[in-house]
Amino acid sequence: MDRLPHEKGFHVSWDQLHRDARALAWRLQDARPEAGWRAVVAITRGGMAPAMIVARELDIRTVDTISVKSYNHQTQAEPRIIKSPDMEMVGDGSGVLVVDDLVDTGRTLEVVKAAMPKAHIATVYAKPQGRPQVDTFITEVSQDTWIFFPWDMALQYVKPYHGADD
Ligand SMILES: O=P(O)(O)OC[C@H]1O[C@H](OP(=O)(O)OP(=O)(O)O)[C@H](O)[C@@H]1O
Ligand SMILES: O=c1[nH]c(=O)c2nc[nH]c2[nH]1
Ligand SMILES: [Mg+2]
Repeated sequence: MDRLPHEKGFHVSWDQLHRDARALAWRLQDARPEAGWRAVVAITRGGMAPAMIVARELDIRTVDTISVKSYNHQTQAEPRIIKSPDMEMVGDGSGVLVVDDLVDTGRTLEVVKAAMPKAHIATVYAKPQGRPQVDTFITEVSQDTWIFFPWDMALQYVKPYHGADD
């Protein structure tokens, strides 16, 4: 599928991210296997903040990371694993929760799922193209939306409306 230009922006504050990651945790509690979740694997870097919140809510103490790099700013390149989790612990992924901030095209998750085929994949946000790769998510945004996370933003002055044309 051709990539759409990102015409819209969806700006997420820390507070909103915290609420949405908590909502994800509550949904994942209902989806847990009988023996509970064994571990959380965060997809770095964006998955680390949501993974910490999910692990805290669900009292999961085993937390590992997989590092997949696919974007330079808004330009996508071939995703590649830069760092794997402890595969002896993860196994085929059964009982393991993989957490990322979002799925866009789904190419990052394709790589992750190849490494851990039985893992449960959870993202906070999802775009339609990548949605089939995800087992649990909270909020869907359109494909032409770029999601801006709090770690990529800063508070700044905005001109008052009445002076906008001055
Ligand atoms: O579904 P996809 O089209 O593959 O895109 C989604 C991935 O892209 C971003 O990560 P990025 O590679 O930019 O790295 P980062 O998390 O370190 O910012 C985002 O955090 C997801 O991991
Ligand atoms: O910060 C981000 N926002 C996005 O919408 C996105 N899609 C892929 N990678 C992304 N990173
Ligand atoms: Mg990422």
